[in-house]
Amino acid sequence: MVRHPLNKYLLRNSHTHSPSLYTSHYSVLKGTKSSKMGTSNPNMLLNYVPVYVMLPLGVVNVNNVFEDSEGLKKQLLQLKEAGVDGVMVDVWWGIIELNGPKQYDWGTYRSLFKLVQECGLKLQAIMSFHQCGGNVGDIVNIPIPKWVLDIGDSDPDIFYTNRSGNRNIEYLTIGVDNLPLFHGRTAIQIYSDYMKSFKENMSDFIESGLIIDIEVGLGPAGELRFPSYPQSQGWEFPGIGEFQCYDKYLKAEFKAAAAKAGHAEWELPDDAGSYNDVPESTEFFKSNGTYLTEKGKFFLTWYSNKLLIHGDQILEEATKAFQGCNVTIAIKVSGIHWWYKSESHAAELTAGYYNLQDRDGYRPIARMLTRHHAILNFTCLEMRDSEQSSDAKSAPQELVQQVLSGGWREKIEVAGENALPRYDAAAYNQMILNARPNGVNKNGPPKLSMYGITYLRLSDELLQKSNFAIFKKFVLKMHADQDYVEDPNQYNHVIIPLKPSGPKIPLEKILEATKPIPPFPWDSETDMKVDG
Ligand SMILES: OC[C@H]1O[C@H](O[C@H]2[C@H](O)[C@@H](O)[C@@H](O[C@H]3[C@H](O)[C@@H](O)[C@@H](O[C@H]4[C@H](O)[C@@H](O)[C@@H](O[C@H]5[C@H](O)[C@@H](O)[C@@H](O[C@H]6[C@H](O)[C@@H](O)[C@@H](O[C@H]7[C@H](O)[C@@H](O)[C@@H](O)O[C@@H]7CO)O[C@@H]6CO)O[C@@H]5CO)O[C@@H]4CO)O[C@@H]3CO)O[C@@H]2CO)[C@H](O)[C@@H](O)[C@@H]1O
Repeated sequence: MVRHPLNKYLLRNSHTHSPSLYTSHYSVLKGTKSSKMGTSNPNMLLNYVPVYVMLPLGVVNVNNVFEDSEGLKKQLLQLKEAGVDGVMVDVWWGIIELNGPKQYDWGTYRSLFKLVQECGLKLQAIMSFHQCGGNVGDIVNIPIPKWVLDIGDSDPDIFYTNRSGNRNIEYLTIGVDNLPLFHGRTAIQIYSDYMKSFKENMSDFIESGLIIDIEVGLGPAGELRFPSYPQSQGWEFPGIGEFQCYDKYLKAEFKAAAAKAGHAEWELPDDAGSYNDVPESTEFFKSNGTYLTEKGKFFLTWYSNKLLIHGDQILEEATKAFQGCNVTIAIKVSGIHWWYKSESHAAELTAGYYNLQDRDGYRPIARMLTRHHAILNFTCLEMRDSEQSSDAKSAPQELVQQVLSGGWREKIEVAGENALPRYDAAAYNQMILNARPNGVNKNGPPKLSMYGITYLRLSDELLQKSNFAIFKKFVLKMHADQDYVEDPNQYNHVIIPLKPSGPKIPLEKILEATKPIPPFPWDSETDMKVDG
């Protein structure tokens, strides 16, 4: 079925659909509301995809100081002038809850948000329960709170661990999600309390429409994944990465699951190689390797299910915290495009995306999101296969097509980001293509369209004259050649108060979405090109 945004809206909200909502939405479609900034062709407005820009990682520094508000103001005003819809910012756990359990300090972030509001931009806030540092582009270091790291001194198994025993202090292992090891609280309770405190302390910014989106951090770099490819441990592109489930808590969970399945003798993999291996050099990932055996499949199912359960639990807490607020909830999924064209998809498997030719590893994530009314935010939108070296058997275009299609099949919204900073027309055109894979529709909404794109990231390099000139064209093309529109209703984003999560979806039902379905067709290039 080809989706129409009106259908999309009705489907998404079918359980609460009321005639008044329908009426207001219909009047939007008929173009009876007018834009504050002027413009526009109401039909073309239905093709508008908003653009956000990520703020620098250390905009609030590790000491909870907003160092250069004047400098940032100038930059934000430039973004505003370029027609950008809003900005995304990390709200670091390691800064806010630095001083001790539940001792939140929101003051500096309030000053930052006030500035964003004064500059007329909207805000996407990331609940960043991870460390900054150790991943591509991490130019500052912001650890998780010291009182949590201190617990790790006596119990290092609270951190993800690889087979050689290296700990990764970027994010707490999923193994402690439900263990009260943190001054009586579990990891999930910590995340939940943090989101509730954010909501209480930022309610005026939510009510005024400044904060429109909450990106719920679910792992390293804020993404729902295992830290399988840490540069801090010597991983280099395009290494296959390593499984990260050798802390004592996950190990015990695996042993219990194996015993329950009648295989008490099964252990975690010991033949999956190391970070910079290629698939064929390992027993696990080589052609007809362990990954295809009963034991290998059991492990991979268990490992990837851990992510689904982790995301499901935290999102339930997120909808409790933000219930009734006019915000969307989103999660990030990493774009692991290397080895996508190899049989075993090794790099995706070590990250926890159990994705093979005959098994979709992403649509189950999308299905899990349905009950939370959440958006799937996917990365590497800018990349083209032709830009990748053939050694990496990389296929970012097919990967993006698969993941976005999976989201649309599950009738959720999908958003996206670029993975690496790019300033060239080819990258922008690829992003625009992914935003509207079948182009614009002059008579109404496009067949397919993304909910929004966040550009990584604000920097002096982006604002440099020629780079910024082309970026402005990108924004205009994403807006389908329409002027900036302040009211999202006008481009078909009907923001309604967030509802609590729906009833639990049994895991078996979620896993039915592993059945591959052909992706939606994509045009070969965008019809709204930015020229170089
Ligand atoms: O604030 C929000 C969060 O922001 C950060 O997380 C985001 C992260 O930064 C994003 O990358 C993205 O996360 C994923 C991404 O989806 C995955 O695809 C993957 O990224 C891998 C990438 O796809 C692979 O291709 C590969 O990248 C290597 C690349 O292919 C090589 O060419 C080379 O890159 C060079 C680059 O060529 C070179 O020009 C230079 O780039 C610098 C640039 O010139 C300069 O102007 C400056 O702006 O900085 C640039 C550095 O970024 O250096 C590059 C690096 O040497 O090497 C690349 C790395 O080997 O591997 C990538 C994985 O490493 O994985 C990403 C991480 O999971 O979305 C994240 C979420 O928004 C923060 O980390 C978070 O804490 C924040 O919350």
